[in-house]
This record gives sequence, C-alpha cells and structure tokens, in this order.
Amino acid sequence: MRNSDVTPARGLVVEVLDVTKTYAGGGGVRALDGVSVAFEAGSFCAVMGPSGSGKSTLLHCAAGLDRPDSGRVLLAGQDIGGLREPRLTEARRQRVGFVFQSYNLMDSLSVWHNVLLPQRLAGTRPDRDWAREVMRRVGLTGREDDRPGQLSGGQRQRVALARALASRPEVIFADEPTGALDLSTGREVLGLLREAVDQIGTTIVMVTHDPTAAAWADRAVFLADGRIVTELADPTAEKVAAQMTAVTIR
Ligand SMILES: Nc1ncnc2c1ncn2[C@@H]1O[C@H](COP(=O)(O)OP(=O)(O)OP(=O)(O)O)[C@@H](O)[C@H]1O
Repeated sequence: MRNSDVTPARGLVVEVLDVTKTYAGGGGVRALDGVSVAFEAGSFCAVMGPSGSGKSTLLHCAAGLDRPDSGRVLLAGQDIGGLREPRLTEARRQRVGFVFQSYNLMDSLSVWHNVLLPQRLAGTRPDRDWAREVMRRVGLTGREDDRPGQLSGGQRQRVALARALASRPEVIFADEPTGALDLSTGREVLGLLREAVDQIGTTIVMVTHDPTAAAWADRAVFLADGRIVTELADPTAEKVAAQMTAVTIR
C-alpha cells in the first residue's frame, strides 16, 4: 500500500448528540441514556463496556440502523434523524460500511458479488478497479469466484471487510469483528482494519469486549449503564483491561 493513498482527516464523520434509547421489552430498558460522542475522520475508535452497557445500541443508532428516542445523529454533517425511508437507507448505503461478528455474507453469491453487493443495492455503478484493489489489500485475490461457504472464518471476515471498503464509505462500523475468530486470525483482521485507517484514511468505530483488540485503536470509549463514563487515548491492552475492571465494578 502507498502512503499517497492517505486521505487527510477532515473533521467529524459521526456525531452522536445527547442520544437516548429505551426498549419497550423487559420493563423499559434504557439502553442509551444521554450519550454524546464524536468520531473523527481517519480515526479508529473502540467502543467498550460490560455486557448490556449499550455498545451495540450505540453502534446501531450511530449507523442509522436504529432510531434514537431523542437526541441527534449526524453522519458527515447530515442529520439522519430527519430522514424518512427510503432516504435513510440510501444515506446508510452511501455513507456507511458494516463488519459484523457473523460476517453477514450471502452464501448464494460469489465472493466477488458479495463485495459489489452494497453498491448494487445503492444503485451506484460498482467501481470494479477499486474492488479489485481492496480484494488485493485484504489478501483475497484469486478467491473471487469462491462461495463464502468455501472459506475459513478469517477469510470470510476479509470478504466482509473488502465489501465494506469497496463502496468507499465515510465510516465503517464493526461489531465484534474478531469475536468468532481464533487469536492469530483475529490479529490479522485487526491489522487489516488498522491498515485501512492508516493507508486509506478510513474511519472505523469498533465494538469489542477484548482489550487486545481495543489496543489496535487510536481511542477507546467506555460505556456503562447506557452512558459514556470515560475514554482512553492511545489505548494499550493493559490500560484498557484496567479501565474495564473499573467500569465493571463501579
Ligand atoms: N431489541 C431489544 N429489546 C429489548 N431490550 C434490548 C434490545 N436490544 C438491547 N436491549 C437491552 O438494552 C441494553 C443494552 O443492550 P446492548 O445490546 O446495546 O448492549 P451491549 O453493550 O452491546 O451488550 P453485549 O456486550 O452483551 O452485546 C441491554 O439491557 C439489553 O438487554
């Protein structure tokens, strides 16, 4: 990869402003309780916290997959709360890429068609040259015609990352991207996420339970009971683990 590919950071890509979200089930759980957090262009942020602290809800609200009860979410300056369908889906398809723990690939499609699918769904002409380049970057050149079912877990997550990168999104949201992978395969995937930030200028927001995964990020924010309680710059696994302990027993 070339350093000339780096896109300089330009301001905030995602702004979550005083967001609350309560789920009706279970007696009205307040999953997010006045959360404000912003993510800078070209940065890699880990979102951490105990189970049930609101990490996935924050990710879903920030990505426009779920609507907050109150507060605002700006994606590249656009207030997505004001968008009705199908505009919201369009904005998400144009601006956001996703990497999930469970890969979420279409088994009936080849790797290549999985990678191009978000652009097809968005109704944009797929940029095949860039898609080939991201396939090369994630080490999948030659596997284009395979079905996801023929690949290992680590290779499937590489396809998911290539799919996310292929549409040049403003931000990639990753929910436990290494949760289903063994240690060394997980490390490879985290290395690729890091490279996407450093060499392409991608913005990544990653939910994880794992302090060693969070240590690949530039910043870690910690949730507890639906609130952001603290954050760390340049996290190390040790500092993150200590902070997790403090947050969990508070
Ligand atoms: N669809 C839903 N219906 C009802 N309650 C929900 C729903 N989704 C999440 N919750 C509740 O909201 C709270 C926050 O959940 P969330 O999944 O955001 O937490 P999390 O930090 O991502 O947890 P985990 O680490 O276990 O995945 C929890 O109390 C959870 O039970």
